[in-house]
Amino acid sequence: MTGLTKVYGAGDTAVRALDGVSVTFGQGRFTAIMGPSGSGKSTLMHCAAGLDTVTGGSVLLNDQDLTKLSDTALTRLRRTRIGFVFQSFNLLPTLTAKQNILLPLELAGAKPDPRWMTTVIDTLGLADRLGHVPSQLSGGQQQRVACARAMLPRPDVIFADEPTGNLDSRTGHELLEFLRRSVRELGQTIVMVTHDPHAAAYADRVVLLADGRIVDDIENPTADAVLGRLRTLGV
Ligand SMILES: Nc1ncnc2c1ncn2[C@@H]1O[C@H](COP(=O)(O)OP(=O)(O)OP(=O)(O)O)[C@@H](O)[C@H]1O
Repeated sequence: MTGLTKVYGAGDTAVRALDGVSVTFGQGRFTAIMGPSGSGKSTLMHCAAGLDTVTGGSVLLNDQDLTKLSDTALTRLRRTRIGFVFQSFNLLPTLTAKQNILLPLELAGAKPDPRWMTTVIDTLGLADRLGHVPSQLSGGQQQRVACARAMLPRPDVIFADEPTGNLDSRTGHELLEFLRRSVRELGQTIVMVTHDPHAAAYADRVVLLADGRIVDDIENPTADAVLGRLRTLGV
């Protein structure tokens, strides 16, 4: 992202949610985005994933500028090249886990690579849950289905907005372990928003936002280092 700005509203009520953010998320890396409430984390993820329009700046996915694409081209690109995992899972309730996982590829008119599908399902520990609908799955299992759905098309990047926000701490740490494995073992690129310094410590890098700007960038973060830095921002 280069010089990314996002202004909501206009005139006296305008809110500058992103104020010239330039950042690169490396391939095959796990990056956490942290910062105080209202600092622009979700806005950054949504603009980066092409879920929201930008006011200024550019978002390059490899060489393609998402801000220059038509709605149709963006929708097509999002189905296969960008994965998104939401705090609230966002699974379709009447579809089985397997049908949910296959949905983005089906919408794109593509077939899954069977070997990759087995790898993703095994990495996320879902093999014996594929025939269940979401209401028959625990929160942690539902979120793993959401991760498998995001990973199956082999997207260039997965964005996860507080993926452990609705999980108890043990299930949350299990999910983070799966995410880390998918980066280390499968080469997935993940960018995750979190409020939890322990969750951020699973990442390779933490980018800190405040008032719509990047204020710090921590490599190989520990929970203590992140917590210390957040305290200086008054969190
Ligand atoms: N649709 C919108 N319309 C107007 N203002 C918005 C909108 N979405 C976000 N904002 C404002 O933009 C700023 C950044 O919001 P954003 O949701 O990106 O922050 P955040 O860091 O993700 O916050 P939180 O940690 O509380 O989820 C805030 O001041 C927020 O009120």
